[in-house]
Amino acid sequence: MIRNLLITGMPGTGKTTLVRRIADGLAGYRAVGFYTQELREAGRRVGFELVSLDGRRRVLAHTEIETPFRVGRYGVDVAGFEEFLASVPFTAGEADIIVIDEIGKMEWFSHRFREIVREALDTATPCLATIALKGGREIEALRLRRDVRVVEVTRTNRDSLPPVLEEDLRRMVAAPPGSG
Ligand SMILES: Nc1ncnc2c1ncn2[C@@H]1O[C@H](COP(=O)(O)OP(=O)(O)OP(=O)(O)O)[C@@H](O)[C@H]1O
Repeated sequence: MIRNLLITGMPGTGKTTLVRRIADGLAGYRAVGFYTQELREAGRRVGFELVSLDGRRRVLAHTEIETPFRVGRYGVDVAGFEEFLASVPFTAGEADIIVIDEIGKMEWFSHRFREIVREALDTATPCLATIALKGGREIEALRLRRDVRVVEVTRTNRDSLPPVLEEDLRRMVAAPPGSG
């Protein structure tokens, strides 16, 4: 049974915005997780920041972070990411929906993150996640799981998707584990 929604799409097509809109639309549900947004200085992108659904922020990657963990121009603070992850109650069993934005190359450096993603997809709690279009073999394998539905966001469909995907998630939350 499909219990997870994976949003994919070209860079900058609106994946994060879509996840935030869906999370806002599902305000009556208990959602745990995080999204990722750009950090800009003087109009130029300098990194990425994690924002938990309860409003805490932490830098994930920055042009000025010196580390062997690099994606493009950005150094990824893997230890900081894992500290941030430890503060998010992914597995406390009290959430209706788990939100993970995003599953991409930067995040995949973290062994703990990989475990969290697999647990989130395995558990009966529906997961709404974004996933990189090109992220390597392991990330691509996640799209082939039988318990996920992959939705590609484009500039054309991005405004019509929120109500449709909200309804899908409502149905997933309502379906008891083991049904279907
Ligand atoms: N539905 C929309 N209507 C108008 N602008 C949008 C919409 N969705 C996203 N945008 C704008 O497009 C830009 C990229 O959006 P967003 O960060 O959500 O994309 P993304 O796919 O998550 O990007 P990335 O690939 O960097 O993770 C932002 O400036 C955002 O405000």
